Amino acid sequence: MTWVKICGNTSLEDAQLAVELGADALGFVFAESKRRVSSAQVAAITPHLPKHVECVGVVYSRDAAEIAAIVHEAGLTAVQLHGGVDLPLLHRLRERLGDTIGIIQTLHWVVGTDSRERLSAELREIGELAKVNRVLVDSRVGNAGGGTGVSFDWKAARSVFQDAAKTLQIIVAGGLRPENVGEAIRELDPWGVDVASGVEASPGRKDPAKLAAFLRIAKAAQ
Ligand SMILES: O=C(O)c1ccccc1NCC(=O)[C@H](O)[C@H](O)COP(=O)(O)O
Repeated sequence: MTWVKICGNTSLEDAQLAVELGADALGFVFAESKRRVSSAQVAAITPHLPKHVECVGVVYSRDAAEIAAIVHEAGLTAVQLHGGVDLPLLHRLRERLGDTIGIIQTLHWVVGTDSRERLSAELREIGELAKVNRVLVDSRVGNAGGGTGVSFDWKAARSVFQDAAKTLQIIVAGGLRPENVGEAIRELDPWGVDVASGVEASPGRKDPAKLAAFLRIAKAAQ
């Protein structure tokens, strides 16, 4: 069954609803965003969530000490790195966080371009390094690399996802909504899917009906 992360949470109410509806992971954005939260805000949410739910902090920082502090203060179980591939940072983070905290590396498909060659090379590099076992492929639109609400060319990306899936757990993100998540899963056969704006009523607040539909469809799709 496809792993589902609901990202951009800012309240306990939304986080608990996503969990009740079957989310495997919740994302909290510490990077510059309309959905940005502080460690203190997230620390007021994570203790109330069941232990099986992953709490993922989306960070832009390249400072391992700063990232580790966010993980501990906010009570996170994983970090999602959004600031580009930085191999020394991955080594330093593994040393600081140990094996119990997950590391998800974000890579990008630049919307409107053919990103196959670059993305394949980045996925090979990450796979060989073996410090990260999960990679999230998101849309880049201009300077925005997250929360864009724009999907990328899944047909063009299909072979890249197939090759990478031999060594990595690949998560697809970018412009997913209840209306298209089934198609994304059928097209790319990803290990997981991730959504922020596609299940929102307004930036940072979830729409219960969209959330329920997204989780139902993503969990049923093959
Ligand atoms: O969601 C944001 O606002 C955001 C801003 C800056 C960096 C990352 C961000 N989100 C990270 C995620 O994992 C989102 O779920 C992902 O980008 C998908 O967003 P959307 O296209 O809105 O579903």
